[in-house]
Amino acid sequence: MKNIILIGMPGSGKSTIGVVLAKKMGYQFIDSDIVIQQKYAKTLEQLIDEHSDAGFIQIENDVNKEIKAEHTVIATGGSVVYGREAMEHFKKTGVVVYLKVPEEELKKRLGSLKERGVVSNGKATIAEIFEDRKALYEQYADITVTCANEMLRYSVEDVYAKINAYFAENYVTKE
Ligand SMILES: Nc1ncnc2c1ncn2[C@@H]1O[C@H](COP(=O)(O)OP(=O)(O)OP(=O)(O)O)[C@@H](O)[C@H]1O
Ligand SMILES: O=C(O)C1=C[C@@H](O)[C@@H](O)[C@H](O)C1
Ligand SMILES: [Mg+2]
Repeated sequence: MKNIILIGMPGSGKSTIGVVLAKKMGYQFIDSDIVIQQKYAKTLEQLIDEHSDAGFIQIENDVNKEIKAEHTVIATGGSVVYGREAMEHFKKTGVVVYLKVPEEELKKRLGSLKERGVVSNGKATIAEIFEDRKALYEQYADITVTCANEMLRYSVEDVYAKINAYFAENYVTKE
């Protein structure tokens, strides 16, 4: 398997954990939110405002499905699971890891949803948004890691250990 793809709610730590994990694994790191921002020369918040939720989901799907990478940890955007083609591409090119964080912890981390720019699909609260996506995160995950409120270092170690166990079980090397 060539890549590790991190999925999960906004604030679950895909970007924060991803970069540290990549260094630990000797992998490259890509944050696909930043790839989108660079391509459109706009912030994610601007893109969501301009294109609405459905338009942003399409943009996110189109950018992610074209990512060509090897030996790379890819931190995706929280809404990437709405893009079927992007997720099929990731399932073919890597191991998908779902960072599962309890709702209460997400609320503490996220603060204002408006300022962060989230695809709400008409939902108002983190709980409702989570409910809307939960089944998709679970459906696409090869590995699920619960990351609660521990220090970042421990979350990275948990994710790393689960990936190694997965590689061992599936007779797949990291090369
Ligand atoms: N154990 C932990 N692991 C990861 N992040 C943590 C942890 N504890 C606290 N945090 C904080 O939670 C936030 C995680 O945000 P981050 O931007 O990494 O999430 P994300 O999943 O990439 O979100 P988005 O989908 O919006 O890109 C950061 O502010 C980080 O400092
Ligand atoms: O979970 C979400 O709805 C989002 C998360 C961010 O990573 C961005 O992809 C965007 O702001 C939408
Ligand atoms: Mg991120």
